[in-house]
Amino acid sequence: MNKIAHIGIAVNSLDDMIPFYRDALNLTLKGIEEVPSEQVRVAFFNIGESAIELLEPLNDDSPIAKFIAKKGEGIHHVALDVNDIKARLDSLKEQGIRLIHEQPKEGAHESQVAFLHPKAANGVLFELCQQKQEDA
Ligand SMILES: C[C@@H](C(=O)O)C(=O)SCCNC(=O)CCNC(=O)[C@H](O)C(C)(C)COP(=O)(O)OP(=O)(O)OC[C@H]1O[C@@H](n2cnc3c(N)ncnc32)[C@H](O)[C@@H]1OP(=O)(O)O
Ligand SMILES: [Co+2]
Repeated sequence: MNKIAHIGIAVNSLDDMIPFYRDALNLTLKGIEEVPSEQVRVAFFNIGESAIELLEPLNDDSPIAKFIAKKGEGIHHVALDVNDIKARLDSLKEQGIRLIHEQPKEGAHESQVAFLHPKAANGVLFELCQQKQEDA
């Protein structure tokens, strides 16, 4: 694991929350995009080598909609930057760690992502994240 790629924060509305992160915390807004595979719209803010990812649900089936309905808005996941996501997933699988995704899927900025089950880490949802080559 190289660094924290980002901290994911679930919000009801990006438009409502972007001003706090941009203007009050003075973070640089890197971009906004939809990630259809996860049914979310995300906003990324740079912070040092890492980022904060705000996640807004696109519909009621989104994992973020379900999370907010159960727990409310707030910290949703910690994403760890890795060089070889497939090797990492194989290694976790061999160790019997419970995974949500055994194969990577496409995340924001064309990254490859996969999630561990929160039960594997006593209630913390971890994402593995491999940046697209030229972004790394
Ligand atoms: C765009 C991309 C990117 O960065 O590039 C992203 O981040 S996409 C980010 C959004 N995508 C994802 O999160 C994909 C992975 N997530 C999922 O597959 C799901 O959300 C699960 C984590 C499996 C939860 O599924 P679901 O809500 O249907 O099940 P559930 O409510 O029964 O949850 C099972 C147990 O996990 C707990 N649980 C659920 N979400 C949690 C979270 N974020 N952190 C910690 N615990 C969590 C629940 O409280 C419950 O515990 P108890 O049984 O004790 O009550
Ligand atoms: Co994420």
